[in-house]
Amino acid sequence: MPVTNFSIPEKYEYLVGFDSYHQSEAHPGALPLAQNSPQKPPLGLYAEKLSGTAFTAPRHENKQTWLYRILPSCAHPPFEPVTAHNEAVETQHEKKHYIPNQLRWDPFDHDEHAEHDFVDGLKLVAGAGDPTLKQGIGIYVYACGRDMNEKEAYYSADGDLLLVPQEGGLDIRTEFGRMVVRPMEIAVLPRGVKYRVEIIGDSKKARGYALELYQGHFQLPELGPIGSNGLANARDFQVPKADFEEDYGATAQEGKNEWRVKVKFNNGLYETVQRHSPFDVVAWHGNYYPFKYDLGRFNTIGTISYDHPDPSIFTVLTAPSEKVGTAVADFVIFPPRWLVGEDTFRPPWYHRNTMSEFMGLIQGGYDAKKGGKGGFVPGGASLHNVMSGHGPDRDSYEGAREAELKPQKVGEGSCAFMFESCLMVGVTEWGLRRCRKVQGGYNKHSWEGVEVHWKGRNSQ
Ligand SMILES: O=C(O)Cc1cc(O)ccc1O
Ligand SMILES: [Fe+2]
Repeated sequence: MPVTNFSIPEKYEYLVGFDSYHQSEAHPGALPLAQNSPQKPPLGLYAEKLSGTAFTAPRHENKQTWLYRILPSCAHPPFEPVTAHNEAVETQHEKKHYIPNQLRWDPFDHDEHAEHDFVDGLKLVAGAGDPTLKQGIGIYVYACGRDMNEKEAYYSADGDLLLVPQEGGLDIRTEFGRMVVRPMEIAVLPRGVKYRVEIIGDSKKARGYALELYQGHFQLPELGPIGSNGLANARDFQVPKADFEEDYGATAQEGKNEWRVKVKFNNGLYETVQRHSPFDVVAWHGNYYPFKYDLGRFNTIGTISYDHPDPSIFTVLTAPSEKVGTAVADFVIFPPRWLVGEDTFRPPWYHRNTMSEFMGLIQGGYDAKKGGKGGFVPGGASLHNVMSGHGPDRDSYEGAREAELKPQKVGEGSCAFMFESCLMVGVTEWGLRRCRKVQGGYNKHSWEGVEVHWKGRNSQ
């Protein structure tokens, strides 16, 4: 069994299950019995519905939650645009570069001077589509060095955020309750859910990756002939329990209750200052909620005979497009695993893919790529866009070609991941230039030296 974060004591308790109908009450009697919107909801609370799909979405896709809260979300003055310079917003509006070249990035900088909180620390590296059409994705890295202000909350109207911490744990207070998300864990913060992020530990340094999904929601992949268990199992997903604070003023003038709520709306940032805490949900029930998952719980499946299977076998979560079997975003991991394939080239094969592949490394190394300076290292990334050829670098190829094929554990202490998309992604100006992490000579170092093993027509 791999070492999981679950062996480390956690601050919070969770509900468990993926796509389950859940309910949670932080105060007894806060949930109405057998109805959603009584004339007077229990305990003087307001009932508020949060829809994650159209009211009329088919039953198996329908997502909504009823929140029972001290004041409704709409009790706020109008949102105003945030005018201060903000990298998170700036990167959204940069021209995107569509290039066939393979790209690799050195580890992205930490927020050394503690200038950014989680929201300000997000930078769009690459993306496709448009949140106004509810189509496409945004691929981010983040680096933050300070907590969000005590009385601040954020939500995105643009999509669901899949969070992949790489260094530094995050303590996330959501409207639904609290959750801790550490490296080797992931979280999903659905569209519209308000949250506030604190960095765990004294070093106050956190870095990671994120994917914003402008369309649909993540689901577990089909298991087909694998059967009814395997890959990410539903019971290992954890959902916050209701948790609320009482912080509200009777009038807008009561300055001591100044809560700033920020929203990303069509990739612009807006804010309002309201008289009550957005974290005032006393109880909730529904199937639209934030959740987390420990990647150490992944039940990895692979060949026990020959040949290297498609990496789709490592899919944790998938967000389908309208085309069956074709994802707008797959979240795929490469965890420690046994390789036993006989007469098999065991690392990834050379390939060109109609899907785009953005990869990151949470920890350790990756079996097809050199680590070390100028290689594929934790906190860095690579992008192999639509039909850009890639595969093992020369040394990895030669090593694997000659390797003795005894059972071998690869990736001990490692975890790479991939955001794979059917969309061609464009790289932002920040991603290509301003971050100054793009490695020169990625092709040269990886593939220029690949050897000719063909001995010539006449010697075969
Ligand atoms: O390119 C990569 O490194 C990711 C990848 C891994 C694998 O095992 C097979 C195909 C693939 O794209
Ligand atoms: Fe690939």
